Amino acid sequence: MGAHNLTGTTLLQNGVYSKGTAYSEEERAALHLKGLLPPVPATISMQVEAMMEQLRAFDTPFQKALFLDGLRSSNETLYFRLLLEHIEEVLPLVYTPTVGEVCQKFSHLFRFAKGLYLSIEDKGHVSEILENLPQEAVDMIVVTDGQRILGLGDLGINGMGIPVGKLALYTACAGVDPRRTLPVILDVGTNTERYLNDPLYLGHKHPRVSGQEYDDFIEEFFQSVYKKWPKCVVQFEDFGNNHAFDLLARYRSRYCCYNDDIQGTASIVVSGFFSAMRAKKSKLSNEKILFLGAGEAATGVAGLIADAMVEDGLSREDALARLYLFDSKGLVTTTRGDTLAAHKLPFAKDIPSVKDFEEAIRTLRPTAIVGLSAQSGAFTESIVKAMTEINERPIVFALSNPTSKAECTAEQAYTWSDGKVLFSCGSPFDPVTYKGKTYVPRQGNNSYVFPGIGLGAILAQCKEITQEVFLSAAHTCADMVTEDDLAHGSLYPSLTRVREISHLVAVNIIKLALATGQAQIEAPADIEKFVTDNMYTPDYE
Ligand SMILES: O=C([O-])CC(=O)C(=O)O
Ligand SMILES: [Mg+2]
Repeated sequence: MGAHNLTGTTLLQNGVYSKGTAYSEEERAALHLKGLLPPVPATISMQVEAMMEQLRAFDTPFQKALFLDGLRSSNETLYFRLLLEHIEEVLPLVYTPTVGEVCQKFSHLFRFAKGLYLSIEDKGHVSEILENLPQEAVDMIVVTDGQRILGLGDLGINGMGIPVGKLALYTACAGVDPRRTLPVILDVGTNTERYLNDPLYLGHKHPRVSGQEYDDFIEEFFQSVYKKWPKCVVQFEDFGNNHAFDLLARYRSRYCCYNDDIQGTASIVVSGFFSAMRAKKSKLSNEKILFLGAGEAATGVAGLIADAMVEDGLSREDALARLYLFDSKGLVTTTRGDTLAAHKLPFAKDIPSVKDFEEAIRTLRPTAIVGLSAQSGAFTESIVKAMTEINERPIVFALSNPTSKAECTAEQAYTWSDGKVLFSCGSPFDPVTYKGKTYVPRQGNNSYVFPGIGLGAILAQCKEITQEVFLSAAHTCADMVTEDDLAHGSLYPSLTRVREISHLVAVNIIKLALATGQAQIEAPADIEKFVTDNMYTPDYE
């Protein structure tokens, strides 16, 4: 990639190739750029410095996100350079939590076309539409139908911000070539009144289509995509519970695909548990975990924890017995008299149900509570205190997203537990100083793992992405947590190391894929170098 024969204004207006003010005298002469730019050529470092100055002049994260969107459209290389060099500051602007607000207002702020919009009205024409895309080759697709965007619910086509944001992370965190990525929104309608009544909403205004028509549309999407790009990797993102599990089951062994909300989130939360075990000097098989929430994330995490407990020596039955779900109707049991969705069944217990979460804590005496419920403030002071009475080091993960949906804040968790909690969160929180000690809560966010998983799967040309891949990534990430991180209460490594983490996640996945016969490549002589050589870095060519 990179070859182009653009010159003059056409080149400067092409955000994929433009270097903006960074063209040298010689390049300006050769490319007919003389007179079209301020006279003194800038370096990319000067450009980053200037753009960071502008970025910091905006008051709100939302304004900053809009500025970054414009920057990306004018100079993609610079955008990724800035993202990479200032990852802790910029990631929350292009991804969670700010991406939530960007999605909610997406139709009102749309300026720069990016990615693929497919409507159910286009059924029968998907292959033709793919021909309109500028990408010749695509390695990585993130697709959503916008039904369950973060913890915000059905945003219809406004959910497009999520595939765009996730793919920016594939590039920034793992070096997946941005020109070979494709964000996709499937417009099957929306059930959100606000958008159906919004004159500026840019999706089709009808209720969500489901059933056979929906399934046929998804099938056509997969067949068209894999006919054009047989080796690409597809990530499902933010589908509703009513489709996510079925789609994963239907496609996971046919194509190289996975669901980030079920499997990516599971991987990073299990990684946090591995670190918590180091901090507690205990074993996962001793934990008893109560989940608030029973959707994709909660049951995905519970399933992978069961796998990790089995790895730790427990039988599957004993592992499942230690994992409890609590949904909108209370503790998930076989005695409630309702019909449980298939994904909840393995965790349903044959005991009386309890309707109150705190009562469930007092009855079950869990060692850990994991919030994946999108219920802001659900972990109250009395709940955190109850966990602290029962446990010397209570584990409290408040993972709902964005920040407005968090079950509790970092400050609340440290204060209410008198500094004893082992905490992680779904959106970033600032360090907390409590009784003279500073705690650095880190985000149990799938961005530590999914970029490297995607990169590994692309490079190994995996036939499918197996469950072991997610356990492997969980171990890789946990192994990078230092004693110093643990001493500050961090269960994850610093985000500034995310390129290194993604690199190692990818290396280990390629090794696993080669060992299990999932890889469709010859074993590279030096896998670490193979991965390094295939990571995109934002430099001008
Ligand atoms: O995007 C994130 O930060 C995590 C995620 O997948 C979700 O909340 O759906
Ligand atoms: Mg998601």
